[in-house]
Amino acid sequence: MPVIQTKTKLTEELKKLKHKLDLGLVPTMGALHNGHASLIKKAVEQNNNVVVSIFVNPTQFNNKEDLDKYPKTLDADIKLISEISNDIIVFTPEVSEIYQENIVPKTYDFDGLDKVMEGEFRDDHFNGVGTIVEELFKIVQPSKAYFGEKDFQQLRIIQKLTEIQHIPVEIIGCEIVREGHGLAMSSRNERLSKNTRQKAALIYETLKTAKNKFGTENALIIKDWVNDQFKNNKDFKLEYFDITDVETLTPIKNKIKSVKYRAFIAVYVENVRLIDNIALN
Ligand SMILES: Nc1ncnc2c1ncn2[C@@H]1O[C@H](COP(=O)(O)OP(=O)(O)OP(=O)(O)O)[C@@H](O)[C@H]1O
Ligand SMILES: CC(C)(CO)[C@@H](O)C(=O)[O-]
Ligand code: BAL
Repeated sequence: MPVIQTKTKLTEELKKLKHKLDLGLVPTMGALHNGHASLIKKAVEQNNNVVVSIFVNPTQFNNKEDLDKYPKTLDADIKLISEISNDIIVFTPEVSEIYQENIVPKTYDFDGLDKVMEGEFRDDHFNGVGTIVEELFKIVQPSKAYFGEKDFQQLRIIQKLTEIQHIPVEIIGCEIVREGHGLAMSSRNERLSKNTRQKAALIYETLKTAKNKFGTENALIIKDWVNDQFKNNKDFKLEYFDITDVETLTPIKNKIKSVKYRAFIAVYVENVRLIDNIALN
């Protein structure tokens, strides 16, 4: 399986492909788990050629400790990918290959999608994500690209990025893959102790109860209930819980039947920041 570090070598490898216009891209930051595997399998099913990128992108981290502690497991990642298919091209550039000496993000106008939730609490995060994803689209020129709904706000922003930058790629959203007890799979789960990882099931339990309540109760009452759930719990620190419409990501005002809503949550557990979300209707 080709594992490639430079843009030049990747471009050469892509030129050799027979079906150049049928190429799926799965961008990742490595430390791969079954959530990533589901994206890669979908890409393999839907495309003749697949590129998986593994790159821990410095410009999307607003917290140096989070960047420094981001898990790196390249050998295991390559094994996981090769078990899905040996024909996948793996792209693992160094930071200097992507950014040269200037490690700063571009600035985008994402029409407000980046001003709420993750964007509010992680300064410049989505400019960093946009910068690396636009660069990957430029290098790989995929016909389809795969993103998980675990990072639903990111998925909406990538859709907006392709619109504002006129990039001809189809964005495919993939369902959230969960651990047995419901916690959304995430590379950051590896930083939790076994005991706390069990307790973190509370995050998804809370989302499921919020969904049940959404049928009969108003959003502010649900928000208060979620705040109360976490208020006296020493293991968790709630950063936000929001109910928004899925198109604009603006908080719900009055419930409208034809509009789709989602609930979003970010919680610190043992100093590890986890996010999750659920469709409400
Ligand atoms: N549990 C999951 N289910 C579906 N998609 C996922 C899941 N976890 C990650 N993904 C998707 O995989 C892609 C790469 O994500 P990334 O490498 O950041 O992994 P991650 O597990 O989300 O890591 P972390 O949350 O710790 O940053 C993203 O599109 C992300 O949404
Ligand atoms: C899309 C992405 C690979 C860009 O660095 C990252 O934000 C991620 O893993 O979700
Ligand atoms: N999975 C989203 C990337 C990040 O947390 O930086």
